[in-house]
Amino acid sequence: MHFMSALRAAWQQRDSLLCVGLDPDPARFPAHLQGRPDAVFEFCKAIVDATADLVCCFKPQIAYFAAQRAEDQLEALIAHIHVRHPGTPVVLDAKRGDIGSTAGQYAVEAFERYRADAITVNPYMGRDSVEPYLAYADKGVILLCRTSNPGGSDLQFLEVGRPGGGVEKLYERVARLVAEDWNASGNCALVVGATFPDEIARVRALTGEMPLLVPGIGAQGGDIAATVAAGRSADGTGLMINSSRAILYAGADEDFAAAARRAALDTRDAINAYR
Ligand SMILES: O=c1ccn([C@@H]2O[C@H](COP(=O)(O)O)[C@@H](O)[C@H]2O)c(=O)[nH]1
Repeated sequence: MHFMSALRAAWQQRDSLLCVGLDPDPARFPAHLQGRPDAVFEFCKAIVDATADLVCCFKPQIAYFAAQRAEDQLEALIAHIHVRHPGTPVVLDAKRGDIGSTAGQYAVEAFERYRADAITVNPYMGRDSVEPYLAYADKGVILLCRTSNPGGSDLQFLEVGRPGGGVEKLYERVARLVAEDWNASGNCALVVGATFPDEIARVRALTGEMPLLVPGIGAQGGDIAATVAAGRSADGTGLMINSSRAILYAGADEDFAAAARRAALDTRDAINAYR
């Protein structure tokens, strides 16, 4: 199924804009999983099974798996999501960016090896560096636009000349470029941090109904009410609002998955209160 169709169906059927981020850090695993060779898979599987009915998508962050030499466990986890929770889109957070020939390999890795439904991509090497991902027309290509970290302003807030006159911020140029040019197959989305609600509103204004992946609530302190008000689309959807650590590590004991479910439920409901 096309990523965008699956996402729209998940928004409606699960009544949720929540994306649970899968950032497995063994140092924070409960004691009974410590030292197990399959701990990364078992931890994430328990979180996925406890929260799948509450989310519009899952977002595994590839660095957490690669750092543990657990890429095989990432493959198994995504396969598990597809089999046990069909219709739940998986966004591989990899923030790839390279010349076209290498980008083609990254696209194969994301969509054919891991079988992700969407990938995050860094747009700053330009169109040809993104085309290998765009060529998978049924997959989502989610471009960094206004990231949630404070240092995002170093470059993304620079003023650049606007074709035809005037100036705009670099993140605005990215938003317009993606909405007006790169999204010919309708498979693009943008990353905009919950820590910057004014910029979420600006990106929403520039991109119409384009889905936005919004990290930064929970551990990074972004405001849910402001995020939803700024970013929802006309029908009250349009957002994948990510929370990782605040949900994954809501509990530290053997019942960690139940604690994660309670945290996910509270977060989903807090989001829905402002839709
Ligand atoms: O601008 C961005 C882009 C990506 N991220 C990723 O989202 C999660 C956030 O984790 P929390 O624990 O909810 O803070 C993490 O995987 C980041 O790599 C982001 O935070 N900001």
